[in-house]
Amino acid sequence: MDGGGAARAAGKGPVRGPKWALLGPRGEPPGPEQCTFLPPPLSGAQVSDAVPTSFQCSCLERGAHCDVIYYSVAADAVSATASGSPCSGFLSRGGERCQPTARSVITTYYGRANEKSPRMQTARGDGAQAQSYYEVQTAAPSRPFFENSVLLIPDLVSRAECHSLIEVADRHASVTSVDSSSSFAGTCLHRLPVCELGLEAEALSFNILRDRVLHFFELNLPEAAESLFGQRSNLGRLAFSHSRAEPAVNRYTAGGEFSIHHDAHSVTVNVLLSEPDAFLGGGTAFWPQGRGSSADGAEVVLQPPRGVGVVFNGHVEHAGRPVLSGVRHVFVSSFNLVRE
Ligand SMILES: O=C(O)CCC(=O)C(=O)O
Ligand SMILES: [Fe+2]
Repeated sequence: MDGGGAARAAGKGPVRGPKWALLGPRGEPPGPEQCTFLPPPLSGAQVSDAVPTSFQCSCLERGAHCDVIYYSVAADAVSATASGSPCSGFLSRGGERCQPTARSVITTYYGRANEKSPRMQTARGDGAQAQSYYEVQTAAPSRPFFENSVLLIPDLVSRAECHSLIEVADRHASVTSVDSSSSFAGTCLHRLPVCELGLEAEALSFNILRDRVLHFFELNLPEAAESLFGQRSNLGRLAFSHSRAEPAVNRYTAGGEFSIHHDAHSVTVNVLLSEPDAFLGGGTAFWPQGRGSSADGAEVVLQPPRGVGVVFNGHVEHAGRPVLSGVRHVFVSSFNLVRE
């Protein structure tokens, strides 16, 4: 199945969050009653250009409409979803085939309806050990990792690990105050450096970065590793250099956001730690590279599920979108690697 499509019907009233809908076998859009479809596991699926649109949606409150993104996926991905059988294309860290626990891996949509849509696709490195991951091309032209490219690594951090970081961050947040002198801080964003969260959190953070993220580069993006760090293997022998107060857990309460910036390091890794029902709002907005800050407002907002590693280069402008309610926890780290 290829080719995306979209249908438009009038929508009035408040716009609800984006939904995904599968196109039918001939590319036809589903009826409004189907707009509550969750995305299927996307492994092996080529997601076509999706055109965000909105239509009156009977499943939501009267007077509201939701943004629907229609997309088509490879037929085998649909049948894998329907039968509940494990989908192909993902390997566990132990090397076995598995279904990504991050069910949808990504919800992506444009903040504005008529922008050219992003391309999202599964990617796979060349090596025998390569892991599957996703790439969101935020604009054209794009080059994996280096230009208009955000990589998504499913299951980078386990549920139990997310919970342990949240727990220690919450405990720490309750006895420390927000540093309102720092440039990013409002009272609704508490940035908790991992080095203040205890040895266990520090060890976990180091493990995520060295044994998972650097390993990911070695397996999947050896050329990027070489160009960034001067070598394509043994990256774990180099030392991390972070900006002050990173790695950290960002803890956003209602109204909390992180304004547009770039991280100015070789690599950034962000991981949502919170459960899906822990907050409303949030997400990370990305702007195309090299076009001047927010000039055209053509942002892509990613709302990946808990545990997915969101990886991008240090020139990419991005922002943490406001949390509307609840608490959103994100593990954040940007780093260079240096020889000791
Ligand atoms: O909260 C987010 O989604 C982004 C956070 C961020 O960009 C940062 O901490 O540098
Ligand atoms: Fe950032």
